[in-house]
Amino acid sequence: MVVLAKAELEQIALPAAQPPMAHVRTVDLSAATGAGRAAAARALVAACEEQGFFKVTGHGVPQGLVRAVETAAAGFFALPPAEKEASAGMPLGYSSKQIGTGGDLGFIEYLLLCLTSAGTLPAASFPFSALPCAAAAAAAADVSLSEPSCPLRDLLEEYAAAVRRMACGVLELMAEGLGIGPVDAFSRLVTDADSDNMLRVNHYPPAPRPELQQGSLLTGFGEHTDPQIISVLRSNGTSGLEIAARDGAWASVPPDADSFFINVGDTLQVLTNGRFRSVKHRVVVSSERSRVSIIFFGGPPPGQRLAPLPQLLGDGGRSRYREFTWKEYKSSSHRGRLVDDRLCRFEN
Ligand SMILES: O=C(O)CCC(=O)C(=O)O
Ligand SMILES: [Fe+2]
Repeated sequence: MVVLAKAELEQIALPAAQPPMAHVRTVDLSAATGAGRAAAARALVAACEEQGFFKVTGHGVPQGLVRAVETAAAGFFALPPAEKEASAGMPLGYSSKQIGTGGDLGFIEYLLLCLTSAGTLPAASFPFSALPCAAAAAAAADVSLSEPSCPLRDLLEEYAAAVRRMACGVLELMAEGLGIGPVDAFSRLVTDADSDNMLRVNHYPPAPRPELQQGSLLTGFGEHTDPQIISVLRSNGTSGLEIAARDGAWASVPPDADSFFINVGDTLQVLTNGRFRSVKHRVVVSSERSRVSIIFFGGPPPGQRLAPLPQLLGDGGRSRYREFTWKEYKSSSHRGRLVDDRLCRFEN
């Protein structure tokens, strides 16, 4: 349950609107081999240039794993508030309604976890000693909670490792499609031992009845771009995700529980000197069904210097962005509001 005071609900209310359905390009990764590889790479580059957003099928992440993670996550969010709060560890762990530290509110509760480059959850970043699955198992076995065995944790690790592998394949295809080398020019940034990869599990409860009846909608996750290189998102097939076109018009992303949606993040926009577009997106809560989404964020190591790749500077050789480190960018984005244009501070 997400409890917001009346004034908070008013703050996140959105005028009822029915944006058109977005046309989202689909890339079948299973066809990205042999003769089909160049065509898949081209399709993917076109999608990153046009929208900064596309979906992938034939991704190789087992459906059984995806469903199991989703069920375990839904089980976690169904727990009594006090049990979930025990997993809070700002900024990591469980949170509800507050997104970031800039004062943004949403009709949401979530888990935010950091990952190692291999997709595992380092103990220090996983404030889950109080997770009921762990507590119940420990109580039954009469053992200490220092090494809890937690099905949700195990599933999230397996999921993150599979999705990171897929994200790397996508990043390699992007490099190929752009005709740049080495082929791991982008992917190595998320496979480094110090890569700043994260996983977020979002739960948007059904919109409260009075809001639905009065025809108003609620902000689930306010408009923003993702700061990292790449985000890989899936949801339980509930609508709510919207993307903005270049002219600012919102379009609703048709839900698809079997595919993964890929967002270009700010850092990839920088690396490609603005050729790829970091897509503005948001989640609107308008449904009587709850939405569970899981997002893998592929980010570079904190000390990584980021600037447009020389091969992508074009004929004029002009770099649109000055060099900065990921640590610098991340701390500048933590200070502001979700909606802020963070990249403009780094433009030349
Ligand atoms: O929950 C969603 O579907 C999207 C959330 C999002 O954009 C994010 O966590 O960065
Ligand atoms: Fe996002």
